[in-house]
Amino acid sequence: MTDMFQKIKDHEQVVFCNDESTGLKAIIAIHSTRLGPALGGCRMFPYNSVDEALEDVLRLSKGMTYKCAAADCDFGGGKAVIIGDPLKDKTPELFRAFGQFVESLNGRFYTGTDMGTSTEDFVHALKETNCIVGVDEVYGGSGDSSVPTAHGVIYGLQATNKALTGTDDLSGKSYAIQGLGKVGYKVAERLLEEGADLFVTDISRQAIDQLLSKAKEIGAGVKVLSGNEIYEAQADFFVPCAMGGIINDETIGLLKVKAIVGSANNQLKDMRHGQILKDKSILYAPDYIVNAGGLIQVADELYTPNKERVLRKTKAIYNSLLNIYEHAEANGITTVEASNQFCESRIEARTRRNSFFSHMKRPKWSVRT
Ligand SMILES: NC(=O)c1ccc[n+]([C@@H]2O[C@H](COP(=O)([O-])OP(=O)(O)OC[C@H]3O[C@@H](n4cnc5c(N)ncnc54)[C@H](O)[C@@H]3O)[C@@H](O)[C@H]2O)c1
Repeated sequence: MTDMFQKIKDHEQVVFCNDESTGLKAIIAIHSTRLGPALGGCRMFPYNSVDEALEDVLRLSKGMTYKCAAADCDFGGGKAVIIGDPLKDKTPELFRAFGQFVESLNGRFYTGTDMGTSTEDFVHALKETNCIVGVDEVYGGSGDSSVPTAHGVIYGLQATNKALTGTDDLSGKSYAIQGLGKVGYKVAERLLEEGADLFVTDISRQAIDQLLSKAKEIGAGVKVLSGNEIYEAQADFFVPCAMGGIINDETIGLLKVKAIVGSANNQLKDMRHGQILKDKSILYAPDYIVNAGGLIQVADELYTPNKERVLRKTKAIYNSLLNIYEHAEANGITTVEASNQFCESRIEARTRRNSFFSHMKRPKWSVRT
């Protein structure tokens, strides 16, 4: 039999949630509450096995610990996965049952949407627990998180420009954007307004057409590329805003850019690709630093939503990145190693200040009275 404790040795708590009446099968993984209660989205996916789901939730929840630490949020890392087909298996009752399991953790875990789940799903969960973030404004949430995420990408591009050229001016440079969805479109629009040259690709013709008509409106130039052509674009920056794993053995040799800065999660297929980028003198902005705007918004929501405050906090991405570039350069390490080290030392330093339950919605002692 698999030694389960060996498998989850990095994690504080893993909860298997089973509700026969609704068919809910979910796993909640709390990687760390050293900085505060665990925060992380809930993914719904038709995993082939429980092992596959467990692997995913363990990996994702650990990533959230680093992301929260980097974004200076007083939260730890967690994540949930629901085993099921988002197109067939969703019911309001299933999300209410999920909400009850979240509630049973008594404030140790906050969650919301991720791949395969929508804000509407969490309106059902919200009836069972307050530990839900990121629902629409009409339900008291902070709404679309892609706005601060796109701002974060722009700050990331400015910081990287600064590191490469001494100025954070985005104009007069070229950017190859993969994905013109909620985040990518906003980034493209801002870059066009700044006077940048764009190469773009998207599998959706509608997304491309929308950007082309925007470009026409302001008289800017956009070159549309198909599929893999985006990796070979003669641009200054590659801006991945679609799927993860796109920096891999097949694509890395094609890149001609000076830097990579984008919102996509888990851009590097493997840690060693960070070293290959360094060897090729391509500056890589660690994804979880650049795309933290959405996390900053949902974490901030618990103080009551305020868009302006979120944008101010998101601005910190600029300095965080410059510090990481400096630390990587000074120590001859990759930017991913530098960023991981930065997060680990922040967790170490903060752990001595935050008590284990300091951010729980109900302090432990009140349960006993
Ligand atoms: N939305 C947020 O707040 C947020 C926060 C953090 C990270 N991210 C990450 O940023 C990325 C984009 O998020 P989003 O919210 O804009 O998603 P989205 O679904 O709105 O947009 C993704 C876009 O990529 C396109 N696309 C999909 N496959 C493609 C391919 N093979 N080639 C080219 N284009 C492709 C889609 O057609 C779509 O237009 C995702 O990786 C997401 O996980 C988003």
